[in-house]
Amino acid sequence: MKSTNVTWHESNVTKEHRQELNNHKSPVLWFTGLSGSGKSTVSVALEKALHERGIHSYRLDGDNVRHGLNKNLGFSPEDRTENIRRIGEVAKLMNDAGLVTLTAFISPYREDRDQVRELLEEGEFIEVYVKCSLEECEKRDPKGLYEKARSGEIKGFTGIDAPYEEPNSPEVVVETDRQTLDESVETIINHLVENKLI
Ligand SMILES: Nc1ncnc2c1ncn2[C@@H]1O[C@H](COP(=O)(O)OS(=O)(=O)O)[C@@H](OP(=O)(O)O)[C@H]1O
Ligand SMILES: Nc1ncnc2c1ncn2[C@@H]1O[C@H](COP(=O)(O)OP(=O)(O)O)[C@@H](O)[C@H]1O
Repeated sequence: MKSTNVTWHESNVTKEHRQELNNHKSPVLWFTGLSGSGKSTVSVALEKALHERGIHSYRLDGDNVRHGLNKNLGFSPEDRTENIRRIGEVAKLMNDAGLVTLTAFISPYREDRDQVRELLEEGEFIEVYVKCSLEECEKRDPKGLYEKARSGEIKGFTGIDAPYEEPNSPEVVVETDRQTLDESVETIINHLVENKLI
């Protein structure tokens, strides 16, 4: 920490008060997976399903993070780590604000994801592994990035010439090359209900 002489000022309204008002907990649903695995597609569909159930949620993804808060970061290992660290801190604020937070980032390093888990209370970090074979992601190639990575136009692309570390024990796994989108959404909702988070 660079800043010294900084003190925490407690609020009268706590996270628990906000959760009580909302009538649900405020877990962080941390989607992780290869580019094209379906993190955005599944999280967007889940966000809609939660909204329709009257659940207060917010989704963080590249559009509102890499174009804003993290626009000074690229894709080197150090920048990816810093990307995830900042997103983790934002997710923690949202957790304190009483929202169900959905994050959709590759987050390729296990250690970086575990650091975010450490920021939150036990049971609040829900790692959602969006599992899909590289072959299928490459076939989908929704943004044409795999083609560019294969031709060498993009260097250090996850899954091609940069690593992706699979979660060891994610809370939820959705297999988008085997399950339909609706099935993936249902799997996650069931987990939240069974764990009394919503
Ligand atoms: N080198 C490289 N590797 C991987 N991905 C790349 C790269 N360059 C650009 N992109 C595009 O950026 C999106 C990934 O950004 P993230 O913030 O999720 O990445 S990370 O978590 O910091 O690794 C990713 O989006 P998704 O396809 O939605 O995952 C890509 O569209
Ligand atoms: N069962 C499925 N679940 C999610 N996405 C799927 C599925 N089947 C095909 N897709 C397609 O795969 C692509 C996933 O892209 P996207 O959601 O942007 O992935 P990511 O955010 O992980 O990069 C989309 O074009 C989506 O329509």
